[in-house]
Amino acid sequence: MTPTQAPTTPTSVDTRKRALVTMRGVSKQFSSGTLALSDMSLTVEGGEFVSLLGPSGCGKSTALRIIAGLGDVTSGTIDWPSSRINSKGLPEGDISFVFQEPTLMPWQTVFGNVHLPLKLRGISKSAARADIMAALETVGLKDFAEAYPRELSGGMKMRVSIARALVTKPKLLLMDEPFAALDEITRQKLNDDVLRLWQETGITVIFVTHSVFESAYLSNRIVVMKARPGRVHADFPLVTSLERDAHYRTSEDYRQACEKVSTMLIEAMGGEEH
Ligand SMILES: Nc1ncnc2c1ncn2[C@@H]1O[C@H](COP(=O)(O)OP(=O)(O)OP(=O)(O)O)[C@@H](O)[C@H]1O
Repeated sequence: MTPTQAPTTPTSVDTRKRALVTMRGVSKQFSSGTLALSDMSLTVEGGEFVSLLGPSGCGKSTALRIIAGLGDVTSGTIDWPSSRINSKGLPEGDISFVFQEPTLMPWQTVFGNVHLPLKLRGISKSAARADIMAALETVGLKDFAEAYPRELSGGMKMRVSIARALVTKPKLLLMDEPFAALDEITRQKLNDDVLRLWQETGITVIFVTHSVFESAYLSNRIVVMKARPGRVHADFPLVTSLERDAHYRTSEDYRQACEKVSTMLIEAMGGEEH
C-alpha cells in the first residue's frame, strides 16, 4: 500500500453480508458503580466500516472492549451469528485491537514487534517471516523491519501497531481513537491507508473516534451513542458515489455527511453545542 495513492470508493464494497456481531440489550456496570452502558443493541455486518461516536465518557471504549472479549457484560448478550465460537466464547478467526497509543516494545525491532501476536502462539520468527513482511508491506513499512521504535515518527509507530494487528489476518479490526494523537496531515494519510486496507482485505472495522470529519471520511455507517449510560442514539449509512480522496473532502456529499454526523452528535449530547 502506498500512502500517496487515493483509495477507491468504499461504497463499492459489498456490505450486504451476514451479521458478524450482535450486541443485544447490553448493560455494563463497573464495580465502582458506574453504569457505562445501558441496554445497548447493535448489529455489525461483515465488511462494514462502522464509526462509533458519542460524548466523552459515553461508553465507546467499553463497548469495543466488550466486543473484543476484554470485559464482561453485566446483562445482555454478544452473539457471533456467522462464526463458530471457541472455548472463550469468542469467534474463531481473529479479532484485533488497535489502541490510541501504539504500545510498541522499545527493545524490539519493528519486525519483532509485529511478530508478537504470532510468537504468543508459538510461531517462530522464521516461520512468521512471510506474514510479518506482508503486514509491513500493507502499511508501507517493509523497509523499516530492522528499525527500532525510537527511530520512527508517531505516524510510523501507529503503522507498526496496525501491522501488528493485521499479522494474524483478523476478520474484525477494532480501533479505539487510533489517530487522535497525530497531526492532521499524518492522520489524513493514515485514514487513506486504513480505507485502502479495508477495501483490499474485506475486513470489518469498528472505529471509535471523536472526529466528525474523520468518521464522515472513513465510514459507510455511523453509530452515534447517547451520553452515559451509553446506548445507540442514531445509526445511519453514509452513501456516496465519490471516491474517498482529497476531492471528496471538498465535496457537497462530504459536507452533508459532516453536517448529519454533527447534528446527531449534538442531539446525543442533549441538544447543546459544547
Ligand atoms: N475500568 C473501569 N472502572 C470503572 N469505571 C470505568 C472503567 N472504564 C471506564 N469506566 C467509566 O465508564 C464510563 C465510560 O467509559 P469509556 O472509556 O467506555 O467511555 P468513552 O466513550 O470511550 O470515553 P472517551 O470518549 O472520553 O474516551 C466512564 O464514566 C468511565 O469513567
